[in-house]
Amino acid sequence: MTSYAATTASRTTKPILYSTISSFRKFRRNVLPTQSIGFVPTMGALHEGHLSLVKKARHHNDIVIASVFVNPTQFGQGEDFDKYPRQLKQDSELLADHGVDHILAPSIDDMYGNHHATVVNVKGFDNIPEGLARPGHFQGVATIVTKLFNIVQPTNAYFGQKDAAQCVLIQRIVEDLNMDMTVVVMDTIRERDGLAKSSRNAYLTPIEREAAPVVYRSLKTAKQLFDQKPNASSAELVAATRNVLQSEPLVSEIQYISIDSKDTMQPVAQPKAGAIISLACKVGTVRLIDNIVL
Ligand SMILES: Nc1ncnc2c1ncn2[C@@H]1O[C@H](COP(=O)(O)OP(=O)(O)OP(=O)(O)O)[C@@H](O)[C@H]1O
Ligand SMILES: CC(C)(CO)[C@@H](O)C(=O)[O-]
Ligand code: BAL
Repeated sequence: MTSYAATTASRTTKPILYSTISSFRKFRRNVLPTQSIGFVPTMGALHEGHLSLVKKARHHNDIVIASVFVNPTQFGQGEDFDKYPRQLKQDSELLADHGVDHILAPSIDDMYGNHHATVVNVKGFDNIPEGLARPGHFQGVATIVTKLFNIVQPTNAYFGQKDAAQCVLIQRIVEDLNMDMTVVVMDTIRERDGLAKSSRNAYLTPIEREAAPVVYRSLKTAKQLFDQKPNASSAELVAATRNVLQSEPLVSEIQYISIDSKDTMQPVAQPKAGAIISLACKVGTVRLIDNIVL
């Protein structure tokens, strides 16, 4: 891996936008085997969380590629696929400002065609709390990420810890399918009041936005309890988290609070340092997820 010498500010060229996989492939065939490629897959509506991944990729690779694709197969029935924010022009400008060289933004038709029949299914992920809350979600993510990795063939791919189970899933795929690349997981970027940055925060009304930091506060309460009492059971830590969440009247539904192994995301009864406490809840009608490492 080579280190990229120029600073973001000194870059003047605009990224090249590819709206078809075939046009992207023409460029990809000309990348030299000695050039490292940093890849940041996204669904767009970019914020500082995404940009932290881009900055890391820029720093450590010769070429930086971002994808913007709202993947229909990872959204369940009744989820927000239709209303998910789409703002490719604004996203392209942000990616340009942060030194991205190439943007892949294919259509759904181009990505899935009429006869798409292959899926990638990583065993066990339908049964973890986020998989149970979103049936089919992880198969959709595994399939699109595998497809994107085949198209881009990155040296390094960058993901955010905010989607903790997704990170474990993708590391599993890369290892199991012998992909010659590295997965880099970056810390969750937060608002000043602790709310994890997310494209879906835009759905919050002002009053819900004020209430939403309760999510991170509840997780921090569990962490504090664990720090004071390292033999606390998962049940105790979950109860403490739940209490904080329930103290906020705008939390309308708690889908799960779970303490899981950092390697498999399977729930553990007796956590050790390094385990992940994660939760999904609704503030008003908006579904938020977050997690922290114990
Ligand atoms: N706050 C954050 N800090 C660090 N990385 C993040 C953050 N939010 C998202 N990411 C990462 O950015 C990548 C693209 O995520 P995605 O486009 O789904 O954004 P998002 O804001 O998480 O959207 P949403 O949660 O609404 O689906 C993923 O690897 C994701 O984990
Ligand atoms: C990895 C990803 C881009 C796949 O669609 C998506 O799940 C996301 O944005 O986290
Ligand atoms: N950031 C994970 C993408 C999703 O919620 O579908």
